[in-house]
Amino acid sequence: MTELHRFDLRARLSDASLLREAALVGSRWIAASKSGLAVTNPSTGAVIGHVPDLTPADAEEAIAAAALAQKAWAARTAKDRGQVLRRWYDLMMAHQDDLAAILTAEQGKPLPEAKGEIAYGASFIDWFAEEARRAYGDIVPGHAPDKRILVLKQPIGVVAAITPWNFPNAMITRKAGPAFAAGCAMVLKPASQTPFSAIALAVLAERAGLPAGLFSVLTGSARVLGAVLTASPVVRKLTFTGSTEVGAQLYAQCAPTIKRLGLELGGNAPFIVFDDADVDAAVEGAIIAKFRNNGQTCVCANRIYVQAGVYDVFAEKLAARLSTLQTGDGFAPGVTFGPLIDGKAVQKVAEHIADATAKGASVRLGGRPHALGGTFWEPTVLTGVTADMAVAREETFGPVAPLFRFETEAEVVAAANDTEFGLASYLYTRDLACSFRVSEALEYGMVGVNTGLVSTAEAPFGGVKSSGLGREGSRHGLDDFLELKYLCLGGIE
Ligand SMILES: NC(=O)C1=CN([C@@H]2O[C@H](COP(=O)(O)OP(=O)(O)OC[C@H]3O[C@@H](n4cnc5c(N)ncnc54)[C@H](OP(=O)(O)O)[C@@H]3O)[C@@H](O)[C@H]2O)C=CC1
Ligand SMILES: O=C(O)[C@H](O)CS(=O)(=O)O
Repeated sequence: MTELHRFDLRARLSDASLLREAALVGSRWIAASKSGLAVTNPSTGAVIGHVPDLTPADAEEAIAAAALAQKAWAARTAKDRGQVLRRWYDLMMAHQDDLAAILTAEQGKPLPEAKGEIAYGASFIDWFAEEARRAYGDIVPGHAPDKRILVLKQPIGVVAAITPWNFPNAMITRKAGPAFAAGCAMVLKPASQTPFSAIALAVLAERAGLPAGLFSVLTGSARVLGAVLTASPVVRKLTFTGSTEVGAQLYAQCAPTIKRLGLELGGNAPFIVFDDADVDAAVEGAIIAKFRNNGQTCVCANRIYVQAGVYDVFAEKLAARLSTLQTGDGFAPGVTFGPLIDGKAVQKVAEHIADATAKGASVRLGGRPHALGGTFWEPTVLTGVTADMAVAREETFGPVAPLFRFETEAEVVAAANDTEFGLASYLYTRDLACSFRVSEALEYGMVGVNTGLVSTAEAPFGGVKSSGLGREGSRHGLDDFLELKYLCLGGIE
C-alpha cells in the first residue's frame, strides 16, 4: 500500500509508549525498519504505523525463550501467578481509553464498543487470576491395599496462539489468561491488520511483572511464522481463533507433533423468533446478535428465522430501529456501526446481497455501499430469504440481516441445524417448554434464550462440528492448558 497519509494515533493517547512499532521476541523488542509492514486505519486507509517482518529464526528464538521462562513460571505458586495477572488486569483497566483508541484505529469499531472490548478482554485476566488457584487434582481410593492414586494437574508448557483481527484485544486475553494462570508460556502471532493491540498488551504485561520471555508477540508473515510454531516439538499446544479454513490447515500442520489444539472457528448462527416472542425484545436482541462489531463476529446471527405470525411486524420494527443508528468513523461521536475491515469484506457483503436478490429476496433496508464509500456499508435487512441463497450457507461477516420465514418448530430446528457449523445460536420465545425443547435440539456449543449476547468470561465459549474444538473462559477454560499426571504409589502397607 502506498503511504497515502498517516493517522496520528499517538496524539490521541495519554500514554504514547503503549503504541510501540516493534515486536517482542523473548525479552528483545525488535523495532520496525523502514521496510516494515504497514498497519492501516480501515476507516480511511491512513497508515497508523509499522511492525517488523520477523523471520523463522526470530520465531525459533521466541519459542526457546518461552521454554526457558516457562519452567520458572510454573514453579511459582498459583497465588503468585494470580497476583501478576491481577496487576496486568489493573493496568489494562487503568489504560482502557488508550487501549480502546489503539483498537479503534486499527480495527475500526466505534470507540465506545472498543472500550467495551477492553473491559471484556480484561475480564478474562480477572477471571483467570482467581482460577489459577483452583487447578485441583484428585486423590482416588487405591485399587489394591498397598496402592494410593494421586492425580496432578500440570501446565502443558509452551503454547502458540494465533488470533484474528475482529477482537484484537479479547481474543488474546481469552487465551493468555488461562495459559499464564496454568503456568504456561505463550508465543502469539496476532492478525497482521491489528498488531498494535497485542503489542500494547505485551507492554503492560512487562509492567505487571510477567517474566521476560514468557510472552512473545510476533509480527510478519502468518504462513512463515505459523509454519515454525506448528512444526516445533517444543510447542505443546496451538490455540487458534479464526476461519475454519485456516483452522483446518493448522490442525493438519500440528499433527506430526501431536499438539493439544484449541480451535475457535467460523460460525453460521441461527436467530429464531417464535410467534409468542416479545417482538420488541427480539428486535433489540437481533441488533446485538447481528450487528455487534458491524456483523464481524463469529457468533453473529447469520440467519434470522421468524415465524409466520410475526414475520412482517418483526421486519418492520427491525428496519425502523436500524434506521435510527449511525454508520461512520469509529472515532466520530454517536456512531454505532464502523467500517468493515477491508475491501475483501465489502466485496463478500455485496456478493451475498446480489446472490440473494438474484434468487428472489427483497431489500427491506440498505442493500448498498454507504454514502461514505470505501469500507462503509448501509445496515441491510433482506426479506424473502431462502435456503438456496449463499447467506444461508456462508458466514457473511458483515451488516446484513437475512430474514427467513418459517411455520413450525420442527421445520425451523431442522433448518437451523442444516449447516457444517455449530458455534452460537439464539431463540426468542416466552414458552418455557419450547425454550428447553429447542435449546436441547440445536446442534451448537452455545444457545442464547431471549438474549442476543452470550459471551462472558464466566461461561464456556466454543462450538461443535466445523466451529472448533475446546472451550475458552469459565472453569473449563483452565483445563485446556493443563495436563493430568497420574501417580501410582505402591508399597504402602
Ligand atoms: N470462533 C471464534 O471465536 C472466531 C472465529 N472467527 C472466524 O475467522 C474468520 C474471520 O477472521 P480472519 O482473521 O479473517 O480469519 P483468518 O483465519 O484468515 O485469520 C485468523 C488468523 O490466522 C492467521 N493466518 C491466516 N492464514 C494462516 C496460515 N496459513 N498460517 C498461520 N496463520 C494464518 C491470520 O494471520 P494474518 O492476519 O497475517 O492473515 C490471523 O492471525 C471468520 O470465519 C470468523 O468466523 C473470527 C473470530 C473469532
Ligand atoms: O471473535 C469473535 O467473534 C468473538 O469470539 C466474539 S465474542 O467473544 O466477543 O462474542
